[in-house]
Amino acid sequence: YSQPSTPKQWHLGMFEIGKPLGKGKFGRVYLAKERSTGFVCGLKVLHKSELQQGKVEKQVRREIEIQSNLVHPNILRLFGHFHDAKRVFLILEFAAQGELYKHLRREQRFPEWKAAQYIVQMASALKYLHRKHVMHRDIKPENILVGIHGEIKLADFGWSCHAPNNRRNTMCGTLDYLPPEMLRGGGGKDNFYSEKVDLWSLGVLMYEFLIGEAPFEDTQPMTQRKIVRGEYSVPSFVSSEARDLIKRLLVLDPEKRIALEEVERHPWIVKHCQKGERATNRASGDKCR
Ligand SMILES: CC(C)n1nc(-c2ccc(NC(=O)/C=C/C(=O)c3ccc(F)c(C(F)(F)F)c3)cc2)c2c(N)ncnc21
Repeated sequence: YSQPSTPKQWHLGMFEIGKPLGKGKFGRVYLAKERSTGFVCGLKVLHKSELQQGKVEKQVRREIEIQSNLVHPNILRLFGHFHDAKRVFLILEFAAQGELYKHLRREQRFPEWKAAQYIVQMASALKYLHRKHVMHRDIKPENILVGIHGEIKLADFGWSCHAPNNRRNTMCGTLDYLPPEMLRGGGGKDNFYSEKVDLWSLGVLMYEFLIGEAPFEDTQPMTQRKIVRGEYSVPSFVSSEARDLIKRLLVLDPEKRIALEEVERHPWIVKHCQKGERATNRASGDKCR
């Protein structure tokens, strides 16, 4: 189906509501079909009363403003929004293969060629975000969905921390993915950090894809101490190229972290993600975008 044209005014009657896909902190998301085009999407329902209690109305408006302008194959689209007396509705891209988190738990850990595909797609999405001066700040498997073709769809649930089903034991906001600079300086809003925070989290994500658990996973105080000291170990089954890229991402000094352009050229990525004709006629699935 063609993507929905953006009519001036969306309203609920334009959608046939399907099964609930799940629920977040601020409401539920349903499978939906836009009647005039048959276009399948996700429809997120936010209750204004909850947003008012959470004092996040203006944050939602800003979030919607930012997300509506993001168009990238590895960033989940927000096509539009509308509201009625009690609710705000977000018209979202439907990620047909659901949560990456569930795939990772089911497979325990990803083979290196699959992890490399996901990392190069994340690097592409982050390069796009950073060019628009948007920092994600909450890169973790729970915030990543998978599209119909198995491609990564980076979404932003920062605040919605899903109901505690097979998620990490800490309820909202596990420390595992926080970079040292966000843990230092009392964690106040004032300590400055740059988009390099997303590179640290990319390193944590890569580690978790390959090993099946986060590098600093421990009790909260121990995790915090391991992060600020950059203390982690890589099991011997991980290739030396993968180990090298993890090491260049998990650097305590934000300024010394490898740049996204260099991630895309790193030997581990190049080995598994050849661009151009070789990728098309290669037997195994290890081709990359
Ligand atoms: C359950 C399953 C796994 N699931 N879930 C999705 C899904 C994807 C994206 C979203 N995005 C948002 O909810 C964005 C919300 C905001 O931007 C926002 C809302 C309130 C605030 F206070 C704020 C605040 F930042 F202002 F606080 C922001 C929600 C669900 C999904 C999907 N699209 N396809 C397939 N399956 C899917």
